[in-house]
Amino acid sequence: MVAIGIEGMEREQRIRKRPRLTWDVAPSEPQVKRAQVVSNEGVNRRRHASPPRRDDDREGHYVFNLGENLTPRYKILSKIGEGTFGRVLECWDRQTREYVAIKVVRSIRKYRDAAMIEVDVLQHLAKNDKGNSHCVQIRNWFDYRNHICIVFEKLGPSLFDFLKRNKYCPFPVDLVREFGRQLLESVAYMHDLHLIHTDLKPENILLVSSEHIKLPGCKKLAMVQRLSSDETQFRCLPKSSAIKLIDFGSTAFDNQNHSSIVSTRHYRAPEVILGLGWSYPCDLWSVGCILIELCSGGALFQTHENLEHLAMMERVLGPLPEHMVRRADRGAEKYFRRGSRLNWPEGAVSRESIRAVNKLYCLKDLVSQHVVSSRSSLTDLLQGLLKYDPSERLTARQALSHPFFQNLT
Ligand SMILES: Nc1ncnc2c1ncn2[C@@H]1O[C@H](COP(=O)(O)OP(=O)(O)OP(=O)(O)O)[C@@H](O)[C@H]1O
Repeated sequence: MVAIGIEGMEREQRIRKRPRLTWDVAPSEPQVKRAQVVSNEGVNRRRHASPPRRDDDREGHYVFNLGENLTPRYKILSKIGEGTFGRVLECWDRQTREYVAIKVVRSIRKYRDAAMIEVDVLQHLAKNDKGNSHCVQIRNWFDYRNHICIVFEKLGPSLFDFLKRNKYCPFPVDLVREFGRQLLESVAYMHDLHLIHTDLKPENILLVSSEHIKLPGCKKLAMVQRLSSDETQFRCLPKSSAIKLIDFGSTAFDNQNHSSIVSTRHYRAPEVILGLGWSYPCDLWSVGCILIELCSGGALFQTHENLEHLAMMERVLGPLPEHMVRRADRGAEKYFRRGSRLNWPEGAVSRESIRAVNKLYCLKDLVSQHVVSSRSSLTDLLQGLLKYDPSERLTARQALSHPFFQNLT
């Protein structure tokens, strides 16, 4: 979830109008089971009771202990994630007898509002899903002690968790191809439904299963750590390549007013930085950045600042088109001199910044450093995804038909 995009009246009305889900209403008990239910009632009520009400912490997070119940239906087993929005807890669902991931949102108005929009999007995605959307499934939602709780199917680690665990050793290109295809399918599915994710990044792509195998060796890692051949490094690979997209907290409906800044920095498209307005193509730019990261192990544009970010883009992809620079908004004008030339390196804030930009290679060389087979088709795909002009960028469906994805079984 990044900055909350849609604000004001429109959102309030959408939230208030939302009907409660039928699955959120306590199911009626079948008559025949009534006697037995009554006799076990006292024991179950005590065992499944919610803990006494406690204050939230200073940030509005729900305070809990492991092993407690979050409503009588869900037992809290562990904490699996934390973000600005709240916490994600692994829970046991006593009703469906499955493990679930519950996002317990902070009890602060703006996060509650954003969570309700996420619920809206998740329900819209679920309604149209024929089983192959590669988007996480919502199981339920409810409002508990002023915390919106969204119940999801439980998934495995994110692609970022996996890279990190492997000390940023890249994935093999055949696995990147599998991830890329599924990611593009999920994006195409969302775009068909007039939804723009706006926060695609490896942290928001989860493996469906946590199962993995351990393999010896990652050449890159051994080189970086200057290991001798008998100090073999192990790396993990997922047993299954199945992935799903999560975090629809920043997703925008195409026909809504858009906030000007979207996406996590490293995956942010040039039209967003230049203030030109954005739409579906901003997701495809992010996909391009993600694919390079999965093949190389590190984020392509490791920066926290606009001018440096644009300089990095020019280093990898060549000069920004004049027609985009000319239309840059007031905030972005200052990054350019004499009309269209980037104020670089003159405008750099430090020598380190200039060095960081100079360390980057052009796209073709960057891919060649990390990929052997499919090198040229991957470069060509990335050139299509990382087109500066959003109107020239590949769409998700066009990208899926690219030759890079054709040698799949
Ligand atoms: N269905 C799920 N199964 C397993 N883990 C999950 C699931 N959903 C979320 N998580 C974990 O919880 C973390 C946070 O979830 P999510 O990205 O939806 O929240 P967020 O508001 O975007 O957080 P952030 O502030 O980091 O962007 C994820 O990175 C992931 O590790």
